[in-house]
Amino acid sequence: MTKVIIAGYNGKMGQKAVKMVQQHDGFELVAVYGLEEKTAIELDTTTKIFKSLDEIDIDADVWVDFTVPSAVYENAKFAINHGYSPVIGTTGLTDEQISELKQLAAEKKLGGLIAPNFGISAVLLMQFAQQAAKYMPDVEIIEMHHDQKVDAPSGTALSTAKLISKVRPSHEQGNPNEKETLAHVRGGDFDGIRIHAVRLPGLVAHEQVMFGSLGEGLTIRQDTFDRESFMSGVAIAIEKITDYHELLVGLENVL
Ligand SMILES: NC(=O)C1=CN([C@@H]2O[C@H](COP(=O)(O)OP(=O)(O)OC[C@H]3O[C@@H](n4cnc5c(N)ncnc54)[C@H](OP(=O)(O)O)[C@@H]3O)[C@@H](O)[C@H]2O)C=CC1
Ligand SMILES: O=C(O)C1=N[C@H](C(=O)O)C[C@H](O)C1
Repeated sequence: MTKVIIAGYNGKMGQKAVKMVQQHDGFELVAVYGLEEKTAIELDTTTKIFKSLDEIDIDADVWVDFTVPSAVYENAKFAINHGYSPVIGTTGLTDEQISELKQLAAEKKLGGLIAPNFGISAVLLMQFAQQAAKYMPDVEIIEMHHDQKVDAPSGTALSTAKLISKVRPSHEQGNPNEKETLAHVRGGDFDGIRIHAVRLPGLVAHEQVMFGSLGEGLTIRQDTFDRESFMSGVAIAIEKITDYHELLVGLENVL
């Protein structure tokens, strides 16, 4: 039985993760962590509720994190230092923070996973986009999310841009003399790749990667219609992560 702690259990993803862990025969939800006492979800009497990191001292194997970008680094460090394998869905970790966490996990010989996206459609989109960029290096990314999202660009869009940037031949894209007559209208710039973030009620999580070439175009798109779709990826990560002894980045590493 894998003993699981869920951080951010009251949130949109946290609530889904609680349900999934409760229903999974191989998992036991030993504790949840969140800032608010009140909860919309039903917890077993055996599940402990923690409201601050300092209180947490419980035997567990895996720490699942769906909190906020401002909390995730401290949470992940706490988890590794306490021997809980982190399975991190929360966005916002910087490259430096990820390097530090990798080093810490390696010192402790602890498995862990940071997954910008637990949905298979997004994992495939990132792989397909990376492949396409080798042949069609002119590319822009449009990510579209619900209007309660606190970070922009999305972790998935940033990961997509990083993957593309690793393989595409270095070149100038667009008109070097371009001038924005409305500030930021061309979106954010990651290594020459423009990222546009749309926030609207009714959306869940969606990404479109557009490639353009002489006389032709290619659009790769994924749509998350329901957060339930992330849960099979989270379950696989919890099942497998304790077999590893390093911190991995990307769900594809455990599929
Ligand atoms: N990797 C993936 O596949 C996915 C990743 N995400 C990411 O997961 C994160 C959470 O998303 P979502 O569930 O939509 O967000 P929500 O805002 O719905 O939930 C965030 C939760 O984090 C809790 N929280 C806030 N601050 C802290 C803190 N300091 N310590 C512990 N808990 C805290 C909040 O608790 P309280 O209610 O008590 O205030 C809230 O319940 C985001 O970064 C999002 O981008 C989202 C979907 C998929
Ligand atoms: O906040 C969200 O909702 C999501 N966050 C992740 C991200 O920033 O990429 C994953 C997915 O896009 C949903």
